[in-house]
Amino acid sequence: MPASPSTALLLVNLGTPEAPTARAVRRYLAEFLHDRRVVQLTRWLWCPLLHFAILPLRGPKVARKYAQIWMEGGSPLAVYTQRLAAAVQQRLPQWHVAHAMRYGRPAIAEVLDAFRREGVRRVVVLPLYPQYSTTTTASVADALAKAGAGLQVRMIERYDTDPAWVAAVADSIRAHRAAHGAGKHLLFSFHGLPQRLADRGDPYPQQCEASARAIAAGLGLADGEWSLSYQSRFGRERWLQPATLEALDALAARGVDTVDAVCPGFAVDCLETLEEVAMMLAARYAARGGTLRYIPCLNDALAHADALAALAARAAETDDA
Ligand SMILES: C=CC1=C(C)c2cc3[nH]c(cc4nc(cc5[nH]c(cc1n2)c(C)c5CCC(=O)O)C(CCC(=O)O)=C4C)c(C)c3C=C
Ligand SMILES: [Fe+2]
Ligand SMILES: [Fe+2]
Repeated sequence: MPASPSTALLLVNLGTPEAPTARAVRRYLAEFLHDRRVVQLTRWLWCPLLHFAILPLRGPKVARKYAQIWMEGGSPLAVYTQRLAAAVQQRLPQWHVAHAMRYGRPAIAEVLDAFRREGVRRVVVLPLYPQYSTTTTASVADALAKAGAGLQVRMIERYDTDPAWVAAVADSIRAHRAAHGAGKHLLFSFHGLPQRLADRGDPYPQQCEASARAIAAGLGLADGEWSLSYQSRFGRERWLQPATLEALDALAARGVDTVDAVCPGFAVDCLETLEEVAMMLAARYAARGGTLRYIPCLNDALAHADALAALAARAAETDDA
C-alpha cells in the first residue's frame, strides 16, 4: 500500500485486569463473561450464576494468580501488547500503530475515536489471535461493527500458517532449545474451547492443528516428537481434547523426563501461559519427577513485529488492488 499517515494499524488483544486485586478481576471478568460470543447461556440463567457465584469466588482466586506474575508496568498481557505495538510502529513509520483491548482499556471505541481525530481514514485491524475463533476474532468484529463508523476498516481474520509468523515461532523454539537444551518432546498447548462450538463449525481446532504442524515441520520434527493439547478449561462442559494437564500426565507416565512446552495461540505472555503453564503445570510435572521447560511467546521480538507488520502491509495492498 502507498503508506500514508491516514492509514492506521490497530492491534487488538483480549484485555486483562487493571490491578491484581479481586475487585479489578471481577470487573474484567464481568465484561468478558457477559459477551455472548464467549458464553451463550440465556441471561436469566447465566447472570445470577455469574454475579452470585462465579465473580465472587473467582475474583479473589484469580487475583492471587495475577499477583504472582504481575510486572512493574502492569499485567503481562498489557505490558507485552504495548511493547509489541511499539515494535510494529518502528517497522511501519508511515502508519499510526496503536493497540486496544476487546475488554477493558484501551477500548477499541476510544482508540478508533482517537484515530478519527488524527485524520485517519483507513484502519487495518489485527486481532492478536493467530487462529480464528467465534469467541475471540468474531467478537472483535462485533466491536468494530459498533465502533467503526466513518472509517474504512479491514480486519485480518487469521494468520495461523503465515510463513513469516510460523518461521518466527519455529526460530524462537530453536533458540530456546539451543540455550537451555532440547526436551525429549515438544508440546504445543493452545487455549481451549467448548467442544460444542467446534461441533457447530468454529474453525479454531483445525487452525491450531495447522499451526502446530507447520511449526513442527519448520523444526524438522518427526511425528512422535511433538503433540498438541488444549489448556485453560472454564466451566463444566466438555472442551477440546486432549487437555494439556492430561497430556502432560500421560507424557510423565511414559517416562518422558524433559518436555518443552510452547503456546503459539497466544501472541504475548499472559496469565494462561505464565501462571498456568510455566508455573502450575511445570510444578506438577516436577512433582512427577520430570522437567517442563516453558518457551515464552513471541512477545515484542523483532521477528514477531516484522511478521505482523508484513501482514498489515499486505492487507492494505489488497485493499488498494
Ligand atoms: C468462558 C469461556 C472462555 C472461552 C471460550 C475462551 C476462549 C479463548 N480465550 C483466549 C485467550 C485468553 N483467555 C484468557 C483468559 C481467560 N479466558 C477465560 C475464558 C474463556 N476463554 C477466562 C475466564 C479467562 C480469565 C482468567 C480466568 O478467570 O481463568 C487470556 C489471558 C488474559 C490475561 O489477563 O492474561 C487469554 C489471552 C483465546 C485465544 C480463546 C479462544 C479459543
Ligand atoms: Fe449480568
Ligand atoms: Fe480465554
